[in-house]
Amino acid sequence: MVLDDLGSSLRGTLDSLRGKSRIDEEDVEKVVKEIQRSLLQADVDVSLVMELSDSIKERSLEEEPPGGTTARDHVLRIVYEELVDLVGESTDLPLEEQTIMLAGLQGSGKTTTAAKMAWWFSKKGLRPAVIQTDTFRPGAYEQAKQMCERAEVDFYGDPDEDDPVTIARDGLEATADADVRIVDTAGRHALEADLIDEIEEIESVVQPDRSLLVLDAAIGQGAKDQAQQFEDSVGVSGVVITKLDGTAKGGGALTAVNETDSTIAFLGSGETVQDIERFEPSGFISRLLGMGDLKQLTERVERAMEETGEEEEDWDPEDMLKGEFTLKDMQRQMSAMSNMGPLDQVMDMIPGMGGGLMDQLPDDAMDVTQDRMRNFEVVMDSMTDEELENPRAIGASQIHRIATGSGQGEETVRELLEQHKMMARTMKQFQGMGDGDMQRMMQKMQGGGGGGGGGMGGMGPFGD
Ligand SMILES: Nc1nc2c(ncn2[C@@H]2O[C@H](COP(=O)(O)OP(=O)(O)OP(=O)(O)O)[C@@H](O)[C@H]2O)c(=O)[nH]1
Repeated sequence: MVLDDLGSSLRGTLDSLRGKSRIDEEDVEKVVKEIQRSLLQADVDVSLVMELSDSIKERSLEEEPPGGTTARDHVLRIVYEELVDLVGESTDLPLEEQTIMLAGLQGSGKTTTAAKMAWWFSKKGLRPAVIQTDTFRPGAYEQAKQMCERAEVDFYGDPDEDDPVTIARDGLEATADADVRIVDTAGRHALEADLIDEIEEIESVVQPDRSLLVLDAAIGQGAKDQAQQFEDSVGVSGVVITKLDGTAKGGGALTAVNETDSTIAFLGSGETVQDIERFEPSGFISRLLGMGDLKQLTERVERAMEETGEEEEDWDPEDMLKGEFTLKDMQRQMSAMSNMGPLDQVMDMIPGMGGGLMDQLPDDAMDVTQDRMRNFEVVMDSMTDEELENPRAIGASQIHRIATGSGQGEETVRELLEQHKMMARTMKQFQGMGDGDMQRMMQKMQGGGGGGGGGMGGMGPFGD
């Protein structure tokens, strides 16, 4: 994965800044060295690395951290912003009718990417079709056809025709019903003149709205020239980096993107049609730095809330931050959480939960937590509205009644009340917290507050 070890090495260095309120040159030097080492190892161009480290250095020392920000958070924010800047925006790709042409060297992953992208567009509700014009590689037709069948998308190819331009022309006609047409082209070992001629001819017939350059993550410094040549011949609107699941470092591809002023459209990370994700710079870097993908998490929560059918006006998430966190809030959060998908994936996106913390939990920790959540939900269903609004007033006789009504032991009811107390306390501490504090707190909660609640306590604050 691109810059794979940047996150862990950098976190270690940043952690040494804990407790410091001001940062000196020596501190910045240490952080910058770590970043340089990771980027160079990942094949990112030297001059680009230098440029990036200079601006991190300059900004860290010159910019005044906003009041209350720790040195660590100040540097982390600058590193994050500079890295987001380095990888650039995601390629503009509106969900509308369009024709996309894929170009790239042999084996870079064009055919696989064509089917993956078609699958991706179909999941967005559009009707895609793949047109296979690769007559150079004997297996290309069959491979594309099979992958499109697996992706359940339309496919056009003609194994009996050997002129790619004719196939492209016929393919456009045959797929007139499709919303998004993805034209796969042939690759060659190197950028030979005939590849360039052929792709220019196809381009003039297809007149694509976008041309995406497919680059293998393993490509090193050569990516720069390649991108430049494709840019000169057909224009590159965006790049797809493939094979990020392998050991490849991807820095070459990143350099190519930067040098040619293009952007990244998709990332490929496997051989099946679902192994594709839209490139999203802030999420990508957040994950890289182990900060959790906050944006993705927020979207999931929003979607889950919609599915739960909550009346937004009845419930103000701000109240939770004011410390008025009731069992009703907790119930809402749990119900939203259970709509969000596998718990361990959700946890991975929470800041402070990534970066190996999850790996330290016993294998079944997540299952236990999910079971506990279900039990808690049953218990809450047996409570009155009053009890949910004011759990502190619940006494022994009510605990007995709720336990009997829900078929759960009194112990579970007590655990739930403990858990709620802990979450309510947490909520109070939340205002004005920096990343570092948050991470420490999450770690503490993972340590088992609230009667072995596992991750439960950690979820609360992020349910809004
Ligand atoms: N692990 C992994 N393998 C991939 C990925 N994308 C493509 N591949 C594999 O890489 C090989 C080449 O991919 P193709 O899609 O055939 O490449 P191509 O660019 O169409 O090749 P040509 O038609 O010869 O130009 C195949 O074995 C794919 O299964 C990826 O993201 N991860």
